[in-house]
Amino acid sequence: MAGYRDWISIACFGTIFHQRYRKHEPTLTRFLWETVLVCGAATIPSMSRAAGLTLVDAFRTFCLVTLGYVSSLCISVIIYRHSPLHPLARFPGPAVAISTKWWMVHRILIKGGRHTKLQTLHAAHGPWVRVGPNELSVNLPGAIKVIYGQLDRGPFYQGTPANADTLITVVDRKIHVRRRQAWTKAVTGDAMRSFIPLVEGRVDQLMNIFRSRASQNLPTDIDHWINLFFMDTMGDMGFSGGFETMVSGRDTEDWLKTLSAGVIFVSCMGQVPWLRDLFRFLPKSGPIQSFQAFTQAKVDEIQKTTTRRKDILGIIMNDTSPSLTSDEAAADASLIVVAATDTSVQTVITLLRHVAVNADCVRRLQEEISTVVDCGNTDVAALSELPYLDACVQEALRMMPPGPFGPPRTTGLTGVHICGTWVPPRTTVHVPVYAMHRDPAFFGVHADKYIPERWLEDERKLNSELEPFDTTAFMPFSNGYGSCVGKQLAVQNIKILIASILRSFDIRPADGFNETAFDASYQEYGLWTHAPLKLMMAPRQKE
Ligand code: HEM
Repeated sequence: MAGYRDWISIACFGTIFHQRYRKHEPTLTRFLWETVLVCGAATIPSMSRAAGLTLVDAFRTFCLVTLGYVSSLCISVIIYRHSPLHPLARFPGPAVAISTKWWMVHRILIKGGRHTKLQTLHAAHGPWVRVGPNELSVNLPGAIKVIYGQLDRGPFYQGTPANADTLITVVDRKIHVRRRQAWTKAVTGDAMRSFIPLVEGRVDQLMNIFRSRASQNLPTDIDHWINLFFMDTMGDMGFSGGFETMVSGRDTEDWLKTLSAGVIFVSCMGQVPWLRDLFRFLPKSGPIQSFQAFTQAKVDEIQKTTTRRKDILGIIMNDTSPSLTSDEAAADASLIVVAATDTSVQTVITLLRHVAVNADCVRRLQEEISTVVDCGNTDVAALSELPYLDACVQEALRMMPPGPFGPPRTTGLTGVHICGTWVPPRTTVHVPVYAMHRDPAFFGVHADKYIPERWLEDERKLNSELEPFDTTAFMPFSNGYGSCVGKQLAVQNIKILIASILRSFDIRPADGFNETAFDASYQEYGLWTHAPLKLMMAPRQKE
């Protein structure tokens, strides 16, 4: 067994290696190798002093030494993180968050309440909160331009154990620019307009399903059907078809569930990206494999065809220069579904949840929408200009931003001044989107209430309680070079869908709906989960 001198040297090793790792963070594999070597070497002296040691004794000693080494390393790390020597020492934050990134993982995975926790922390400590050993949450609208305009993506984006980067995880800014150009062409302008008939076709299909539920006087499970609707619609836009979940009435392959689980996994892994190597080699679940096979088949299909495909994947693959590798194209194919589906679903659910409980709001929307319908056809260009509909969508995005946790950026090797505060190098910074959207300092005393009128200048002026109204504090689509490239497409799809629902139905919550309980059911895992929303939908006389 190791004597006290051995333990002291082991503790010293832990402290010395901490100083080394501070400067040169190792990969997981390298850390494990170095630990085995250090602890193996530290075991030898105590072994050599004891006669007649068995292999089991030697192994036990090695394990004890390793435990001592790792413990001393961790203690040294934690003491340093709390010491005045740490560059972020002057920023307040919860002690556990300052000690370890596992606080954030715990908040996401176990508690699901990261959004409200950040809100409480900012209310208690002000705009700057230390939410990780090297991480700051900055609740200042003035910080958005610097953080999202100047800084590179943080280590979070390296946590995804994938074969290739998607547009959303590329860290190199030059590569990002060239890949984003093709994406922009694929989801805006002419491409976006060409998708309108596809969305309208899927909307008709959904309205028929809703009519059939309504004729049986049954509540409609809105979450379920809106999820399937967006899955099928993105399949059409993304890959010229691929999903028919509305026909079968369910997500037959469990892809939606799997992709949601994937987002939760990535949200957690992004907090501890050094673990990535460990997960890369783990066997993948059936739905992940079948989804990967699907995206790969779509990539192969496009590679083989000689005509230029006009769907999102086709444009991305044909217009990115130099060409994407097969793995990159397959990764972007997944992104089409991941980025567009749940975000749009959540916006529609938030809007319907709030509008359905307010008959005046339903009526006002119906009246406004009727002005752009001619002989049963909706003028989509005119629809996108409707002020009240737009206000309802913006307010839904403010209340429940589908990406409630601001994308993390890094101050890199230089550090940066943000709103007059010096933020040292290698610090991760983000803006707490949910907390900022709900902050009375930016959206008035009723920041927690769904009030579309706040977006209409004339009506806002009549009600002083709707001031302040600071749109610079509104960032549901993020900001800067990595902001949502599909923003316009998303809003177009959402408006077409909402207009069709309200043209066709009067809506109200199903019996037993409890607004407070529903709102309290929201949990944040990088995306939202919540209790199901069920609506009674009565067909309108004049559609
Ligand atoms: C209401 C719906 C949507 C919301 C709220 C939303 C929100 C966001 C946010 C916050 C980001 C930044 C994420 C980050 O930096 O980590 C983002 C990026 C992105 N979104 Fe969306 N999104 C929506 C719909 C869509 C749609 C319909 C598409 C189109 C397929 C799309 C495609 C993308 C892509 C490709 C990126 C990466 C952009 C880049 O890295 O340059 N999104 N989105």
